[in-house]
Amino acid sequence: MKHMQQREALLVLQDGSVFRGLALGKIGTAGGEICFNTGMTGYQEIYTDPSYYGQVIINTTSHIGNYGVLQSAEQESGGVKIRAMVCNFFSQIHSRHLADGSLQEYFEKANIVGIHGVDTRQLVRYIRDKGVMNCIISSEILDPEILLAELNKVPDMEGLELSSEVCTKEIYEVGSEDAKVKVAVLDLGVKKSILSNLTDRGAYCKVFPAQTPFSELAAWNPDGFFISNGPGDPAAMPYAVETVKQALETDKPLFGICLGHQILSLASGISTYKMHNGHRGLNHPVKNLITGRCEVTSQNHGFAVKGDELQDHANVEVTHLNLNDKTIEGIRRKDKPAFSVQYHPEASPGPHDSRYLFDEFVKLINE
Ligand SMILES: NC(=O)CC[C@H](N)C(=O)O
Repeated sequence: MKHMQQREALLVLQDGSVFRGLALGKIGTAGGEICFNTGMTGYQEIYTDPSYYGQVIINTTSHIGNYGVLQSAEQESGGVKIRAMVCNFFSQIHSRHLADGSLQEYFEKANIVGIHGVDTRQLVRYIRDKGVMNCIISSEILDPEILLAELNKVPDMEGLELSSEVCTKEIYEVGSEDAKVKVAVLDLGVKKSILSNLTDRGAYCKVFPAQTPFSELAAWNPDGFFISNGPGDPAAMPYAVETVKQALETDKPLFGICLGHQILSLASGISTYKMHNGHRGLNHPVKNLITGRCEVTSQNHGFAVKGDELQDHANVEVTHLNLNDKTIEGIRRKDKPAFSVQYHPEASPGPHDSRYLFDEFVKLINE
């Protein structure tokens, strides 16, 4: 049995606060925007979700690593996308007979730096009150002053366009060619479980790189458009807004998730803003205003759509509302077959309350 490394590590926040702990993953230094996810399961899905690109994740669940990793089945993309990880207790020993490795080895191979032994309750309360900020973690430089100087080089998430860095470089197809429904997917950092939710419902998807001009998507003559999740600031993506505007002109069904929801909103004239703290977890209550039902949802976003601007747009209707803070969770166009949600209906490993949205999209296409 491999013994836990006891090497010291430091976490320094942008405002100069220092948290001390022990090293995990690769020995090194990494900086990014610090955010917390309250989900109790699905850590590998979080680490490989392209929407987390450039971010340092605090897992608030107290034990991480204990069920190891499963390379094939539990990755949302080809590899780890987070910049670094913070947790309370990190286990190098895993106990799941299906696992194909330990999280420690997985992070080492992916060059991911991390820190454990941190009181994540204290840290999260601190960030919750002060708001989102950048941070740096190191297990090689233990001088906070040097780290703070390094931290100044970490870019602000606001204004960053990151989809081009994580999306596919080549067009590819998923699903059966015999499928009746053809969906053009604009890959802004798409999660695998979104694609499988589409193909499971009989869609044949062609996945296009983020900056593909609309004419190329249209040339395939799809029956509908899907605008994916992804990292970065939606306001820094005029190219995607333009693609969605042109897709709306076709009057074909369009569905957007998370970043895709923010892009549909921008294409409909509604702006986005950076939240004091994002929503990241598996138990965010959302009310479907059409059915009156509550859904427990999986979420991961740091930007949101400006609710106060919606009243000026008669062609846009709010369909979903967050019951914790009343932020906008879903919209639909009244003049087009287009809708989107801020949260994650694919939600792997769950909850699955919102999967009906994929059914509705395919139904809209078939109609
Ligand atoms: N999961 C996502 O698509 C995230 C969207 C966007 N990057 C945000 O943080 O709000």
